[in-house]
Amino acid sequence: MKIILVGFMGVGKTTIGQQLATQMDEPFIDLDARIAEHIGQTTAEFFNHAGEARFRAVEFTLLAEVLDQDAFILSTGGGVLEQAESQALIQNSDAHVIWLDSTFANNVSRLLGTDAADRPLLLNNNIVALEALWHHRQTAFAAVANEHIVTDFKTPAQISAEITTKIQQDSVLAFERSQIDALDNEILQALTARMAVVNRIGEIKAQHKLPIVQNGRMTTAKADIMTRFGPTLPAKLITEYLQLVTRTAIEHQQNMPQFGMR
Ligand SMILES: Nc1ncnc2c1ncn2[C@@H]1O[C@H](COP(=O)(O)OP(=O)(O)OP(=O)(O)O)[C@@H](O)[C@H]1O
Ligand SMILES: O=C(O)C1=C[C@@H](O)[C@@H](O)[C@H](O)C1
Ligand SMILES: [Mg+2]
Repeated sequence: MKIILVGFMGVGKTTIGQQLATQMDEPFIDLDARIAEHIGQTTAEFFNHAGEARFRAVEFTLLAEVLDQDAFILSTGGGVLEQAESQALIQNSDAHVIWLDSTFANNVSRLLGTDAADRPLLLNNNIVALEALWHHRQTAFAAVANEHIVTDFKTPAQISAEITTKIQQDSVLAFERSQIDALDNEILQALTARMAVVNRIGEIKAQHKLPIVQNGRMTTAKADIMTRFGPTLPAKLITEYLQLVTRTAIEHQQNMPQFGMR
């Protein structure tokens, strides 16, 4: 299982990530904790002393390492999408990207129950700046997420259960979509074979100086197809399909060099 939790600082990514990992028996990784371990100081110390740009560079490198793993429940830091390269990594990964969201007010009230020293952006910004940052980041979270989970007034257990249900729905959908892709492939292969036949018919018509359009044949073919597929397909689909393939065939034959010479 590959899950990436994104969302504003304090929304509950670490709490929910830990819970999901225990329930699913998958490895839990907290990106902030991994950064702290890598640099040997707290993320807040590093962020304040080295600056945000260096923090984001380390965050990007460690994010790339995690996303290379076969399985993970990853809780990211609230600003992980600030760096375009990190955003692209998350957007292009095959993990379920889940956006944990809440109103700004509820987010702040959760933050108030935590140690502000762990969150430099909380110490370095007043509430107006923090709200502007929250609005700015909503757009980025929406852009990368496959699932949007509203966490207001829900317990961590309820949120984890909601995520598990959505992921199960996603995998059923993914299976059905793969069936659709396989059928589209078969249909297009059949159309490719059909075009080859159209080409051979064009050669015969050119050789025997027969007209390209033969209305009688088209009417009979349509009636026959309607009888066979009318019960299972909408009439509009059959009509439009026949119009499209017939027009394509006629245009193809009209453009054949053998007809140009006549
Ligand atoms: N659903 C919830 N309801 C109430 N409180 C919650 C909920 N989820 C998390 N919390 C509390 O909110 C605080 C922040 O949670 P957490 O550390 O998991 O957030 P985070 O998204 O990982 O933050 P950061 O981006 O700073 O790493 C914690 O005190 C946690 O216990
Ligand atoms: O919102 C942010 O930009 C941050 C959130 C924390 O999780 C840490 O990743 C760091 O303090 C930056
Ligand atoms: Mg966290």
